[in-house]
Amino acid sequence: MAKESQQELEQKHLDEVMDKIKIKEKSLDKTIDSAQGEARNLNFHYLDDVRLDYDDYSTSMETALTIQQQQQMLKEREHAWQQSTKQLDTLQRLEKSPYFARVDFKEEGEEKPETIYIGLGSCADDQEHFLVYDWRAPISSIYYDGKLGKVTYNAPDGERSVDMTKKRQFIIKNGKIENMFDTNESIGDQMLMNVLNEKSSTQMKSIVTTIQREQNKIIRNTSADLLFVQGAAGSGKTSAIMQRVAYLLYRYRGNLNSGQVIMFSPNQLFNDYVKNVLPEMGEQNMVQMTYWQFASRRVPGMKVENLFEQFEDEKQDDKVVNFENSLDFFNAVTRYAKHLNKSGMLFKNIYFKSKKKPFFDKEKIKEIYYSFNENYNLRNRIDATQEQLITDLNHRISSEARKAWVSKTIESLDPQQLQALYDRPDQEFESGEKEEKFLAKKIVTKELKQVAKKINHHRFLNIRGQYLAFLRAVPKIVDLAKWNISESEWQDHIEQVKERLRKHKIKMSDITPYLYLYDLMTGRRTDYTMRYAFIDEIQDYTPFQLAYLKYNFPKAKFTMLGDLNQAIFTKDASKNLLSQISKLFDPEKTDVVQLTRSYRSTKEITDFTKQILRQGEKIEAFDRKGPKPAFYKRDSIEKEYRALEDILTENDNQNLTTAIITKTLAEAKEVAQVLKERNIKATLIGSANQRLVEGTLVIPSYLAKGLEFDAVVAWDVSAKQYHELDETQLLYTIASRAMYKLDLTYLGEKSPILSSLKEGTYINK
Ligand SMILES: Nc1ncnc2c1ncn2[C@@H]1O[C@H](COP(=O)(O)OP(=O)(O)OP(=O)(O)O)[C@@H](O)[C@H]1O
Repeated sequence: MAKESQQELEQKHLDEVMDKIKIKEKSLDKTIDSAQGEARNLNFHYLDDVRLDYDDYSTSMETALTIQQQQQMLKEREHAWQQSTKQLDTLQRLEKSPYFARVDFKEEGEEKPETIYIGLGSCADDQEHFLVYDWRAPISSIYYDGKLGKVTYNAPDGERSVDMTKKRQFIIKNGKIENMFDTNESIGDQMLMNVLNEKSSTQMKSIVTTIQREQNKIIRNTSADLLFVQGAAGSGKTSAIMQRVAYLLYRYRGNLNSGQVIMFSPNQLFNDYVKNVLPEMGEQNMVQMTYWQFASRRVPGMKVENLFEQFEDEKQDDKVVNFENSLDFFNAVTRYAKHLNKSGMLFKNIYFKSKKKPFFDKEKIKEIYYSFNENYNLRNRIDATQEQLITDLNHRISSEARKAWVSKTIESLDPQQLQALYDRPDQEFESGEKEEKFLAKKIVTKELKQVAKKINHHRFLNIRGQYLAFLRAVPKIVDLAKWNISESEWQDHIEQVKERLRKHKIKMSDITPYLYLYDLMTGRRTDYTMRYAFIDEIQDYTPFQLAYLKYNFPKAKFTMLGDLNQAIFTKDASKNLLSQISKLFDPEKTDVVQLTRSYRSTKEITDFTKQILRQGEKIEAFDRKGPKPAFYKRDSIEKEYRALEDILTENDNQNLTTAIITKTLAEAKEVAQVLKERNIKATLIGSANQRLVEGTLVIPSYLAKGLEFDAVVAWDVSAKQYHELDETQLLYTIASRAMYKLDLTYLGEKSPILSSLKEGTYINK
C-alpha cells in the first residue's frame, strides 16, 4: 500500500483513539467531581456525626471508633480521587499526541500479529483493551531494543521472545500525523534528525521518542548495584538518567517514590536546566542537590570552599589534595575511628556559670567514655556517656542549689516571675527554709537545662580537635612516602587546616573526611531511605567522596555517569577513577556501559572537538550538518571584541542562542561589562544560583558543565590562557557545549592544545 493511504489509515486510527481518550476524560472528570463532592460532604458532616462527649467515659470509646471510621472513609475517597486525577493527568498529556510509535509482533505459535501503540502513558478502553502502552511497559522495550525479527524482552514472569514484524514511528502534532516512518533500525535516524534539529532551550527535553539502544540499556538496568556509564560529551548521559528515573518510578510504583531517589548534579544551574523533564513525563522530581550542598548543610557553622573557589584556586592539584581525595585516605579514617574505641578520643569541658571551673571536666568525661567495656562500639559509648552525664547532672542539683548564685537569682526575681516557679498559686510549705529549698531547686533545674542540652547535643565531643588529631596520626597509619609527601609538607598542611578551621573554613578536600570521621565517631545513622543514587559528571568527584556517598546511602543502587575527558576539577586524577570506584562494589554487580555517539553537536563540531583529546577517544559523530568551527585570531583586544560583535550579529540573524564561555569568572565579568558598554544585550551567569534566561549568555567554564547552546563562542583560547596540558579537558568541555555553531576567538597565539588540529576541520576568519 502506498504511504499515502497507509497514513490515512493511521490517521483514522489516531482519530478513534483520540475520541476514546476524550470520552474517558469526560467520565473521569465526573468521577473526580463526585468524589470531591463526597469528600466535602463527609468533611461537612464529620463534626455532626462525631459527637464529642469526652466527659462520659463509656461513649468516648465509641467516639474514637467513629472518628477512625470516618477517617478511613475519607482516606479511601481521597485515594480514589487521587487515582482518578492521576489518570486524568495522563490522559491530558496523551490528548494532543497519544503515541509516537507502533510495533507489530507475533507471539510464538500465533498466526496473526498483534499491534500496539506506544506513548507517554498507558490508556485502556472500557473493555480494558490497551489503546496506548506506556513507553516503560515491558513490551515497549522491543521498540527501543531490537531490529525486526526475533526479539526478546523482560516480562514480569521472565524473558519472552516474539517476532517483530513492523516498527513505525509517528510525528504527531495537535492530533494530526505530520509524518511517519517505517524502520528496521532501533530508532530511525530520520526521526532522530527531526528531534535533534530543534533549537536549544533553557530547559532540557525528554528523549522518550528516540531513546537509542545503548541508552535503553542504561534506562532499564535493574540488576546492577553500580551502573557506570562512560560517555562522550553530548552522548545523552544526562538525558538517559532522567529517563531512567522515570522508568524506575514506573517499574517499582507503589514501592518506590521520588523521595527515595537522589541525584547529585554539577551545579544549581544544571538542576534548573533539568527540572521540567520528569514532570513532563508525569513524574515528580527526585531529590536533587550538588555535593557542596550535601556537605555544607551538615556543617552550618562552617564555610565550605565552593565551586568558584575550588576552580579558581590554582594549587588544587597538589599531591596532598590528591592523597586526601583517595581511597587510601578513606581507609585511614576508618582505621583511625576503630582505634578510637580503645583510646584517643578527645573531649571538651562543659561549663556552667563559671568560665574558669568546668562543670564537667574533659578528663572526667574521658574516664566515663572509656569506662565501658570493649563490647561497646563508638555509638553505644557516646550514648552511654551521655546517659551517665545526665545522671551525674541530676545528682548535682542539690549541691548546686546551695550555691550563692541561686539565692542571688531568687532575690532578683520580680513577684510575677517568682509566682511562676510554684506548682500551684496557693502552695504551702512547712517552713520558710523548705520554701527556699524548693525555689532553689526549681531555679537550678531550669538553669541546668542548658547543660543537659549541651550533653544531649554531644557538645562534649571535640570534632575539630579530633580531625586535627587524626591528621597528626596519619603518618602512623599511611606511608606518606608512597604519595611522595614529606613529613614537613604534611605538617605544613595540618597547620593550614588548623588555621582555616580557626576561621570556620574548610576546603573541599577536607570536608568529606571531616564528615566521615564525625559520622564514625558519633555512630550517626546513615540514610537508609534512599534506594537509588545518581551521580552525574562523576569525573569531578573524588574516590573519597564516592566512597563516602556509598557509606552514607547503604541501601542505594548507584548510577554514575561521566566523561573522563571532561574532568575539570580532578583533572588527570580522574583517569584511574574507575578502577578506584570498582573497588567499592561487587564486580559481579557492576555494569559498565559506553556511549560513544554524540548527539548534541553537528558532525563538524564533534569531529573538531574530539581532536582536542589527544588519545583519539572513540567518539562517533551523528551525521548532522552545520558550519565548520571558526577561529578568530586578532592582534588587539579591541579587534577581538569587534570579532565577537560580528559573531553575535551573525548568530542573531540565524536565530541562534549564543553562550560566550570564558575560562574564569573574572573574564566573564569583563566580557559582560564590555558588551554592556557597547549596548549589546547579554546576561552574565556569574553564580550557580542564577536562572538560565533566553538570549545571549556570558558564562565561565565551570558553570557551563552539562549545559548546551545553539552557538558557543569560546572566548580567548590563546596560549596565554590555556597552556597547561591538563587544561585540555577544560577546552574540550567548553567546545563540546555547542550544538550547531562554534567560534573560537584569541589574542596573539593560539593555545598549544589546539595546535595539532587537522586542516580542513576548521576555518580561520
Ligand atoms: N536518544 C536521543 N534522542 C534525541 N536526542 C538525544 C538523544 N540522546 C541525546 N540527545 C540529545 O543530545 C544532547 C546531549 O545530551 P545530554 O546532555 O544528555 O548529554 P551528556 O552525555 O550528558 O553530555 P555532557 O557530558 O557533554 O554534558 C541533548 O540535547 C539531548 O536531548
